[in-house]
Amino acid sequence: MKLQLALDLVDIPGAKEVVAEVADHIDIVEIGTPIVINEGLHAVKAIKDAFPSLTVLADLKVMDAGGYEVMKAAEAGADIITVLGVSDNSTIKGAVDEANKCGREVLVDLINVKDIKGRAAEVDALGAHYICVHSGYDHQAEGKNSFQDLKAIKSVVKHAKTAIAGGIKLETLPEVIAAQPDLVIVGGGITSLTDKKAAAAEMKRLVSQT
Ligand SMILES: O=C(CO)[C@H](O)[C@H](O)COP(=O)(O)O
Repeated sequence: MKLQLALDLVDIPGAKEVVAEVADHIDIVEIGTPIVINEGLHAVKAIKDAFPSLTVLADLKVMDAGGYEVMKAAEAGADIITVLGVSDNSTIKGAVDEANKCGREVLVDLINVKDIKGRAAEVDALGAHYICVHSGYDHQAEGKNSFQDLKAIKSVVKHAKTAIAGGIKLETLPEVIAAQPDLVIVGGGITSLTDKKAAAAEMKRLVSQT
């Protein structure tokens, strides 16, 4: 099981500072949607250049033109690119095909998908490398999480790696780990703390036990 740090709401210098602090304790660093909106794909390049040994995920939440968007993110140095599960199948297929062509991976984010199980099975058949259940900030504000959704997709996904994101904290991590995703994505559960390094180290210790 791997740990991904989601960097949201920071600029490039802020992102570098946080990654430098926790780099030894994470497997993947996510350039979150807000940074990409603020800084563009330069943020992906800046982090990949500064931390070449880390896997970099660009959280573009692609909704159309999957092949083209994946190509541009890959050129900037992204190893994994996110595409929305609510997209058309042709968008997901285009993204997966382009990723396979250039040795990258696609994470399909099931945020706001209603039929989680059915769509996870379809996306799996389309060749997604990761399938992620995700309670976004707006759902978190309503007290929702994706723990049950993770169990649901685990029962149908046969090929892709599974992932979970949305409001995961050290206190809720054991419940997440019990459902055995391949990837746990944590943003505020690390970045909002004063001692980010200690939080990341403890989370990495827990996810590495499985
Ligand atoms: O993609 C995102 C929001 O759309 C976040 O990166 C993801 O939810 C992880 O952050 P947090 O742990 O703070 O919820």
